[in-house]
Amino acid sequence: MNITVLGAGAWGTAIAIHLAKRHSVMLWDRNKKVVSETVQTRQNMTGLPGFTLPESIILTSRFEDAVAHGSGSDALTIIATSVSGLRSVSGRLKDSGVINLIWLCKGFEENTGLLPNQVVAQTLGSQVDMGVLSGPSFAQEVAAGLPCALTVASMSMSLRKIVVEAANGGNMRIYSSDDVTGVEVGGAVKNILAIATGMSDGVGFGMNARAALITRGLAEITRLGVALGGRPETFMGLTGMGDLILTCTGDLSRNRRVGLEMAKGKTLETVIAELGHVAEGVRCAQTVRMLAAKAGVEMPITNAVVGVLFDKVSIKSTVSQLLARHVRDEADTLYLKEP
Ligand SMILES: NC(=O)c1ccc[n+]([C@@H]2O[C@H](COP(=O)([O-])OP(=O)(O)OC[C@H]3O[C@@H](n4cnc5c(N)ncnc54)[C@H](O)[C@@H]3O)[C@@H](O)[C@H]2O)c1
Ligand SMILES: O=P(O)(O)OC[C@H](O)CO
Repeated sequence: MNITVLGAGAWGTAIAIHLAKRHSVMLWDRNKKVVSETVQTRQNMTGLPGFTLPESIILTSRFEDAVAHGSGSDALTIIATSVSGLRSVSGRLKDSGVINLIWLCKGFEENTGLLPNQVVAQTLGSQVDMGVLSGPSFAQEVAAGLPCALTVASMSMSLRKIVVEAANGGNMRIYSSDDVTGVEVGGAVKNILAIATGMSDGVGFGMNARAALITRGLAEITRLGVALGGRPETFMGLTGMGDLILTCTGDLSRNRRVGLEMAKGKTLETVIAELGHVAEGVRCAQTVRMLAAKAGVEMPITNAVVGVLFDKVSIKSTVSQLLARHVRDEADTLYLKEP
């Protein structure tokens, strides 16, 4: 199969390495220097240093070439940019001949508060078969060929089949879902909880606190996701609980690292500057707080993260406030709006 990956960041490069084992892969990036360095060294020193790209991966900064490669009913195009690049990159695919399109980004669009599928619906309408590939997946582990399980979500059964055929195999297992909203909300909000867990671990609150944050974080994700139209069971799966556990506990997570570094007393600006990659949880935390308020869903951990990130609230005082909240029956808080 011809597959085009648009965006040679960490994840785009890793998925290209996986797919190139069985398919003809073209990897595009807007940054000509990244492309030419990667062509020369066969390593993406900016996006994913330390991993050799197979010779078969064709690198390009010519968008038209990449689109041509991923066009047609038997080809696949994958957008691997951050959420912030999704609108412009998908917009460039209008009337392009791309028929099968998925994206990998996890977050809500800043300013609009839209999920990725809503952004692509605005740019492309019903022109393409579209969906999202998500789940617990650190780029470095996928590039190293370690075992991994993901979920493709799409309303199109034929696209789900194409993505499974393309990506399932070797050490990667692909499940399918038609709950696009549920899958996208899980992938977006877990990033905020990973920041919370990084903060908690960073100040030394210990493993009991970490487990509580993950569990209560899953309740927050599920409440918001159900309010936005996702199905409760989706949040128990790979793109909900699975990705939440990975990102909250794995030190490869950039979102977790934001929390860990802020716990050392660094400012958010310093941490972001040092990161060198996108931390989607920082970008969408305020949006999620706003969406939750609008939907009448209580998200105390998310609100606490926003306070620490943007309002200079201290980590220790925000945890005291979380613990001092009124007590209630646990079962009442899992999927339903809290009173
Ligand atoms: N890194 C991972 O392990 C991983 C795993 C799963 C999902 N994701 C998600 O995938 C997305 C990308 O993550 P990443 O780790 O590759 O990020 P990254 O910071 O390494 O790379 C981001 C990429 O997006 C491109 N980009 C940004 N804005 C653009 C625009 N307007 N036009 C064209 N290109 C643009 C950049 O050039 C770069 O290639 C994020 O939403 C992330 O949450 C990452
Ligand atoms: O490094 P993070 O925190 O962006 O997380 C990467 C992936 O989303 C993990 O599945």
